[in-house]
Amino acid sequence: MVQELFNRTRFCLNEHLPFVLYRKPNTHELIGIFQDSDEVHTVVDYSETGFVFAPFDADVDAIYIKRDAVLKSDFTPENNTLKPIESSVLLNVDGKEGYIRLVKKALSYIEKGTFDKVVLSRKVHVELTDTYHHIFQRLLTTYPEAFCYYWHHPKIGTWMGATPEILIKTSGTQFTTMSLAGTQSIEEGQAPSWSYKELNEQQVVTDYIVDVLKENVQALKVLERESVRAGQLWHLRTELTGVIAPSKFGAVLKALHPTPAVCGNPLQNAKRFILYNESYKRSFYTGFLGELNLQEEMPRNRNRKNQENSAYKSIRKSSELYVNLRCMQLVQDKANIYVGGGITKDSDPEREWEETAYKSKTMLRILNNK
Ligand SMILES: C=C(O[C@@H]1C=C(C(=O)O)C=C[C@H]1O)C(=O)O
Repeated sequence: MVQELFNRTRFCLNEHLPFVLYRKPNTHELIGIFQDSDEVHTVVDYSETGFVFAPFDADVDAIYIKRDAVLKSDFTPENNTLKPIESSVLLNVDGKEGYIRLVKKALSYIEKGTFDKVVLSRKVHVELTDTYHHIFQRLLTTYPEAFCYYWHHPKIGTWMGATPEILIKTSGTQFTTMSLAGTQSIEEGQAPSWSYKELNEQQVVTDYIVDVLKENVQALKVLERESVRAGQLWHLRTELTGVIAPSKFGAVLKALHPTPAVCGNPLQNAKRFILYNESYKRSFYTGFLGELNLQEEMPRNRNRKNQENSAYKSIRKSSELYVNLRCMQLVQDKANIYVGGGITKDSDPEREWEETAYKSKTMLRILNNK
């Protein structure tokens, strides 16, 4: 069955048709969505149904792939051991000077008071030595706890990623979102120890989310902050739950994207700095992606015996959207890996560079296997 999914994607690549393959965190089901034409469908108001792919810049259209055909298959990860990455590859010094200069410039803006946090990023270029299918299979096997995807649109491009960050997950009006920030490399057997810089940086994101959601949600709950693993990294995470006010889903999404986790604070000043000073377009990196407005069948009354009878069932909409992190854009036999991190007044440029190097490992590990 998995083979059927992969064969279909090969067919789509040959025939220039859009598709996406994905697997949700901690599940064993690979899902494929296939569109019958190469049309580019743009999102108007987030009432659309399909697999959405939205860029970082919210002023640029988000697109979605229509669910003309949906195939599902069990996917059981094989045991695979990846070769360790040589540090010369990891800390590939290309671009180091430019990134450090950029961090220093951001620090001078923080000092002037333009913003107190900005998330900066860079691209790592890699020559591919393997097929897209093998790379994606390794991605699925290596990151069972991530949302893993392989997305293609003949008129837009090809992307792959293994993201740890939920933008929003809804079932009917119930929703969950998260504030994820702060990064440390995992030392096996050791708990992370967070500095003031990291705790504060993540708190800024949580406070921001609470503030922007208040108008459009009810019963907002902020859960306990925790340390979570994402590949070989630790992050700080706070989950938030609540109920979306009637017909406010689009407004909630607009409020959540982008958050200071991937842009900065205050948002507009940070965004302006990013757009003018990063030397390339982020395109879909730090945008979001996932299932938009799928229909879920719910039993209307759990005490009713005759659950088969459709009179006792109701239809609910559900969405599951992720922030596009730990991802790469594939262009023929090359990959552009995108990595970034939050800069605040306590940032040390050299350590910020190292943080992006650690983040690049998530994709480099699965590319560097020959
Ligand atoms: C920007 C990225 O990650 C974001 C920034 C983080 C940080 O600054 O510590 C941590 C998780 C993400 O919210 C990335 O992975 O490229």
